[in-house]
Amino acid sequence: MNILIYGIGGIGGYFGGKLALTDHHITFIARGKQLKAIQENGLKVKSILGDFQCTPDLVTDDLKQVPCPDLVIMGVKSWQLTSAAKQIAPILGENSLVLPLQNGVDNPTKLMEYIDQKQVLSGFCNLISYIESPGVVCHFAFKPTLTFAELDNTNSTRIQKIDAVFHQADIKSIIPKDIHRELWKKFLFITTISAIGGLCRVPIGELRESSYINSLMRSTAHEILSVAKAKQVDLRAEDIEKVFQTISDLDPMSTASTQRDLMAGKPSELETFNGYIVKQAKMHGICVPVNEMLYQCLLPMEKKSRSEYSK
Ligand SMILES: NC(=O)C1=CN([C@@H]2O[C@H](COP(=O)(O)OP(=O)(O)OC[C@H]3O[C@@H](n4cnc5c(N)ncnc54)[C@H](OP(=O)(O)O)[C@@H]3O)[C@@H](O)[C@H]2O)C=CC1
Ligand SMILES: CC(C)(CO)C(=O)C(=O)O
Repeated sequence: MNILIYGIGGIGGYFGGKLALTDHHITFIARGKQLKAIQENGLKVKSILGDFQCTPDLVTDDLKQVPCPDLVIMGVKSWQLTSAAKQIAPILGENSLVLPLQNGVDNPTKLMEYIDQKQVLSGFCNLISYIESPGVVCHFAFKPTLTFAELDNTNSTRIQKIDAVFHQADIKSIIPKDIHRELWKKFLFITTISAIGGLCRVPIGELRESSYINSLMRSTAHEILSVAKAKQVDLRAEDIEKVFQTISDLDPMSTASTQRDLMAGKPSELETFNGYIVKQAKMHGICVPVNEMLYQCLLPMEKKSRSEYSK
């Protein structure tokens, strides 16, 4: 298979790196210092499961050099996805498939602005990884898993073929019965902790010690559930209990990636998380005061980091 990994950061670097160890033809789209370092020395992945070094078949920022891909894995942030979709659309063939792995529930919709719905899959991943330095990606927590499916959940031949490739690359993959439910379960977790963590600027241990903050997190989660219900997504009250069990089991020093971006003054996924809930709630005539408060309080800082990023 010709596989293109678009964006070689925390997740693109880990999963792209594993794929580059197989016999499949692997292309990395990277830019800046990351591109230069990988072109010169390959990619090093430091992982709690064992470090490895890989050299993809092609590393470039020029899509004109890239062979028509059978599969594109999107490794950019959710707010970079629409522009990435526009870039790759011209090189896709009729049978090319595009798999987004971003957190959030509207990533396939963003892709469909430029890519035919029939070519878009849905997915997400679990691991904690980041760019340690140019050419070096560090996976430091969770056993990496990649959950993916067709948008209509059929276990198609093309899904099975991709799954076989993931197995060859020693990537633990899951094809769920209902991808939308699984995506929303992760979204419920990440959206419940990220903005509140970014606003309070302390790790989960200190957030969960405060009964006031705990109850704010509970309200955030219940509002997300009400939006999911209005959208007829199968998210349940018991999923909230599981989220709070996970929160209480987390290492006290844990922070989510969006919280870390907010705290570092970098552009974050605020818009994809609480921003999405606020907008969907408005469309469905639902009140989400806690999500609205988190979103509006963090928005000025988000706008500032965006304007600095685009300079
Ligand atoms: N990291 C993690 O542990 C996890 C992340 N996720 C989700 O995965 C998604 C990606 O996160 P993460 O891997 O941390 O993000 P990173 O910022 O580490 O990686 C994204 C990479 O894509 C690059 N990129 C963006 N646009 C382009 C472009 N046009 N051309 C070439 N390269 C480009 C970025 O470069 P540049 O820096 O120059 O913009 C960056 O290197 C997010 O939705 C996140 O929520 C989910 C689970 C875990
Ligand atoms: C919570 C976690 C680490 C799970 O993969 C994640 O998705 C993130 O920090 O963005």
